[in-house]
Amino acid sequence: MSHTQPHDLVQKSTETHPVNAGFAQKVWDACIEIIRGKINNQAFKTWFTPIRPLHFADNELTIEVPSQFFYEWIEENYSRYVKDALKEIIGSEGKLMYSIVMDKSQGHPVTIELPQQNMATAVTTPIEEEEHREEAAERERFRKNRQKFESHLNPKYTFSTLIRGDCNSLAFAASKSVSQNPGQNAFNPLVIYGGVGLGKTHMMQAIGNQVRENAHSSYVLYVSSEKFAIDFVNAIQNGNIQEFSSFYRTIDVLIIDDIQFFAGKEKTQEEIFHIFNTLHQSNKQIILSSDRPIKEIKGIEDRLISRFNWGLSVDLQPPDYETRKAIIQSKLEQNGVTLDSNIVDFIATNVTQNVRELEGCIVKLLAAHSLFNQEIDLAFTKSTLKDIIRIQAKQLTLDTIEKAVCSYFSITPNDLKGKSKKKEIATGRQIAMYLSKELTDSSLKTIGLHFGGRDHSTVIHGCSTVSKKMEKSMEMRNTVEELKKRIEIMSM
Ligand SMILES: Nc1ncnc2c1ncn2[C@@H]1O[C@H](COP(=O)(O)OP(=O)(O)OP(=O)(O)O)[C@@H](O)[C@H]1O
Repeated sequence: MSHTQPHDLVQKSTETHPVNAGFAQKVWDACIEIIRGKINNQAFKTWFTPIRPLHFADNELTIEVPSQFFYEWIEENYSRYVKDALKEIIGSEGKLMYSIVMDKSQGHPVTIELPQQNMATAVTTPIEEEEHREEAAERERFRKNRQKFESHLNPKYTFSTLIRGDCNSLAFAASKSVSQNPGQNAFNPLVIYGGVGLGKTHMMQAIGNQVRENAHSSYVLYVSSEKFAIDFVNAIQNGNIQEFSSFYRTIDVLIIDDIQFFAGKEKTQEEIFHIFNTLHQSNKQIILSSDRPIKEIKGIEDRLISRFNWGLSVDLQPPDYETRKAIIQSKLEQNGVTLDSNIVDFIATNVTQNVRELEGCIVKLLAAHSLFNQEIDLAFTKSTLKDIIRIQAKQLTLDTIEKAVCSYFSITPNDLKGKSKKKEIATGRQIAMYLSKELTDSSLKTIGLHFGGRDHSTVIHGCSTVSKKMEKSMEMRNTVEELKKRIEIMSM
């Protein structure tokens, strides 16, 4: 990706009028190009596309945001990215001002202007004891934050914000144990693996944050494999390899995310091998994550694989329904929002494989609520989330589910509704009931009647059998996912 060079822009700013909407647009375009590469697409679209650059003067860029909520959200969650981008484009003297639209009903929008918080100039206060204490506390907070930033740990990723369920209980317990006794336990390295968006980064960083909380002086470093590999190549090119190697050998807790990216990178693997040996021998803790079990990563040297297997490998599974609900509730609480249980149920039922996507739904819903100033009910939820949740429960009929299941298992509707206990027929029947419950509003009684005049307890049993099998078996999860896709297409 090529960014506008900072110097190009600064030069133009002195040549043209300083207050210049066109120039503000250019600065902002360059900033959002940088931000776009750092945050997920959904969040980018939700929070950055509605922003309008207004003007640029005296190194200060003013952007218009559509509401107070928007301003707070960006400050809370993305301020660091905006600040870094501005620094890259304008230089360290660059400042940001928000123009917040408070009321649009007056013909022309009523706005207030606020500076970006962590760029605001310090206020001079009278020298009184109380204020001295406050300043000292502020400095201490800053020092802690700075250390955390250097560790590249997100302070929000803690154990208290990580919901525990059957899907992650072993990993959770192991991570807690490591965080209490880093380097002095049998779980070294601790390897956490699992699919996309299931909480690997959150869990690893929760260990790091906990270690930092218990022992401020511990040096914890979180690094992605990609960054490690890039820094390593740069160190070789710049003749700093000695410094690079020594730096990594000083770390107390080294957290490396997504080690599958080391595949095929022989030199990087060699460096990791030596760092690993030094840290492990000095009882320093190593924590790794991967999108698959270590033994399934191709292109990593055997001697490294064997070391990665010295400690404990734990997996993360997609969360079950109850855990999904608990995660949604917790994210809502963090945002100080409550929603009706039917809305939580709707999201938990339809977003099943990825916690990041669950979060995306909440963020989008709250953003739309703030933008349109409309009450969040089920209809609003469905229409707002239609890009993410494409199955519209009410459009689906039990006949559609019946057809999809029969065709998938190559059985007839009579088989499905009959009494046969043959494996694929009984499984197909239970999956059909499960999908009917999950994807439609039909009652248990209606579902039972449709699939061969069975009573509601048979439907409950069928649904819970499928849920349990899905938790244990990848094959069952794939079958249900594939059927959902087919049903979605059939009901379009
Ligand atoms: N059990 C959980 N409780 C609360 N939040 C969770 C949980 N699992 C995941 N999350 C949230 O989901 C989002 C995605 O998690 P995270 O980035 O840790 O996933 P990941 O497995 O590292 O993903 P990737 O494979 O893309 O690197 C994060 O915001 C995280 O806080």
